[in-house]
Amino acid sequence: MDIRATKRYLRRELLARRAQVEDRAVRSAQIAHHVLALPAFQAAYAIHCYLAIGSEVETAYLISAALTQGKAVVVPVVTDDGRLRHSWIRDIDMADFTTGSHGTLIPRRIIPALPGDWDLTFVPLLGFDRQGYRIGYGKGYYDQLLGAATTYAVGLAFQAQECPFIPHEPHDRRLDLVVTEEGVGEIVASPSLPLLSL
Ligand SMILES: Nc1nc2c(c(=O)[nH]1)N(C=O)[C@@H](CNc1ccc(C(=O)N[C@@H](CCC(=O)O)C(=O)O)cc1)CN2
Ligand SMILES: Nc1ncnc2c1ncn2[C@@H]1O[C@H](COP(=O)(O)OP(=O)(O)OP(=O)(O)O)[C@@H](O)[C@H]1O
Repeated sequence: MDIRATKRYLRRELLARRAQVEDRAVRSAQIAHHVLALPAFQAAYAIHCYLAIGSEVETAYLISAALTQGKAVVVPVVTDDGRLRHSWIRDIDMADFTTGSHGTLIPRRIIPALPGDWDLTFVPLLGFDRQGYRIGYGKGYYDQLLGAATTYAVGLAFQAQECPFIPHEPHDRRLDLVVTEEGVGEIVASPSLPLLSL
């Protein structure tokens, strides 16, 4: 099977697996708790964070805590032309959001932000492996984003989404960390990195 087909298969499996995770709200609160203790979070001046849809790890509490701590917050916005853009938000009052493409929540009033404006990006996942490879909905938006900006990338996932191996292609960007309800997962060096030849 080629990589694309394997990813498609994994995506279906992982979506079903994530939807079956019990107590997602409780687990999301535990994940938020771990994130708030991260030095990278505490040091961040501005964060980029998705607004959860479907069975994703919830982020409302995390975003609200960041705003309360005086951090600036950016959310992704897929516009009608299908491109990924970004908007600053000042608070997280649901009345200020509407439904955008793919069922995502987007601010009613867009205040444009650009990659490079924030130092920490929270990435929604369908699956991840210990090398920091991830799989998302398959539109390539986050690969593009992480490729465009110098940002620390933290994946948010339930532990059930960990896979032994996520196949990857040259455009795939690795995460710096993955936080699950069980804690902060260390990313192990890829065997293809020069580390092993030292
Ligand atoms: N919360 C969130 N916002 C995000 C993303 C994401 O993965 N999650 N994106 C990441 O790229 C971008 C939007 N891209 C997306 C691309 C495809 C689907 C998608 O296939 N959605 C399913 C329904 C998902 C569900 O209900 O669990 C669908 O439309 O069938 C969603 C978002 C930017 N905003
Ligand atoms: N930096 C990029 N530039 C152009 N195309 C890209 C880039 N990154 C990914 N793509 C394209 O996007 C598609 C989806 O990529 P991939 O299978 O890695 O999705 P994914 O990582 O699951 O999705 P996402 O990033 O949306 O969560 C692929 O067809 C790929 O060719």
